[in-house]
Amino acid sequence: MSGLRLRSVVKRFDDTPVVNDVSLDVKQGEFVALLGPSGCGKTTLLRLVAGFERLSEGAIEADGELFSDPGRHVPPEKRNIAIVFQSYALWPHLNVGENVGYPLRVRGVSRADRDAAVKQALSVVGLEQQADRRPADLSGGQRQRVALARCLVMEPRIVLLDEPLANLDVALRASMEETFRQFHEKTGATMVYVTHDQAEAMALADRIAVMEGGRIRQVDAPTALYARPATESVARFIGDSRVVDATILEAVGDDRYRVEALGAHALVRGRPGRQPGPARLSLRGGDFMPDEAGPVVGQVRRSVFRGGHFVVSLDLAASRGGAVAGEGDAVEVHSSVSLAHGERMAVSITDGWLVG
Ligand SMILES: Nc1ncnc2c1ncn2[C@@H]1O[C@H](COP(=O)(O)OP(=O)(O)OP(=O)(O)O)[C@@H](O)[C@H]1O
Repeated sequence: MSGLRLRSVVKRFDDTPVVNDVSLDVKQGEFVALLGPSGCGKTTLLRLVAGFERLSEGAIEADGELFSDPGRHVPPEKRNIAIVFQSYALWPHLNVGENVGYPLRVRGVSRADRDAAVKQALSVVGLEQQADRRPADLSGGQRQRVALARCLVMEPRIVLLDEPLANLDVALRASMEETFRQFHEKTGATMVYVTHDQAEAMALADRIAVMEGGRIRQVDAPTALYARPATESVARFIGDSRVVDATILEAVGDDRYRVEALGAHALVRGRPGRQPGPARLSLRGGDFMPDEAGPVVGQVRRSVFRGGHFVVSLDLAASRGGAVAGEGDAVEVHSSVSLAHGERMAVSITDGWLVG
């Protein structure tokens, strides 16, 4: 198959598996984000694909060519893979044009061809005017663009990006996201993008692979991942869900169920075929509606303005006996008005997703 294929990849350091039985197919031209908390093995997985690490078990193929298995290891320079790091890795003594042309110089490409390729790459990232400047004279975002342009001239079949926006401020990150999107459109390269920032992954990726403890827990399009997290941990990680105990009372359609949760009855979503009985329910702020006659009553801890709405942290301990897991006995509710600490608030549950 063309694209990238990981089959049951395991990487151990001192007998400890850091990447554990990871299988993933990335289609030719697809943009996949590896998303997960610090230490979950994302960077190690990327380094295995690049060829900087040897794998312990499994296999990695690209466009049908075997890159790695326990008996074979194609060196990084033979993989035609480009890597963009958060640290940019530019040569300080070379100007922008020379930095971008460097990989071509190493390959022995003629001066004229190099100049043409560099010009083209710089225009893609909007840096035509900066060709003669040194990296030290550029902003962080501009340096990252230089690194992208350098990657572009190599016409790689696969581009790996390791937290490329981690060093940039919020405003710059948004504009760089757009640059990455254009880069992807123009090159059609297969891209694997490592990040711990779910908003970034959601904005950019065709599909997101959520990693935890060295394993991939779920691979899905951003909207599907958000709407239907496969496990409690994915639910907590994506969109900051609260996961609470619930009882499925009955199915009321293929994927809708009447449940009891937080002492109230509600209609929620779940995978088809679930049977009545105990379950776990993932709830986000938007799944609650302020409702004076609502069955769930709590005490306001605080309300924070989030632009367009307030997020109210509602303590339910007073009204019932501690069924909220994890982050204390509170749920986050969206409200159009601010509420004071200690105020009473009633809500109803308008949606939710049955996990596990
Ligand atoms: N060369 C190594 N030798 C031993 N342990 C390593 C080595 N490289 C990584 N690890 C360990 O593997 C685990 C995963 O590291 P990795 O850098 O892949 O995680 P990550 O998800 O990319 O995290 P971060 O976002 O913090 O970089 C960590 O516990 C790390 O300490």
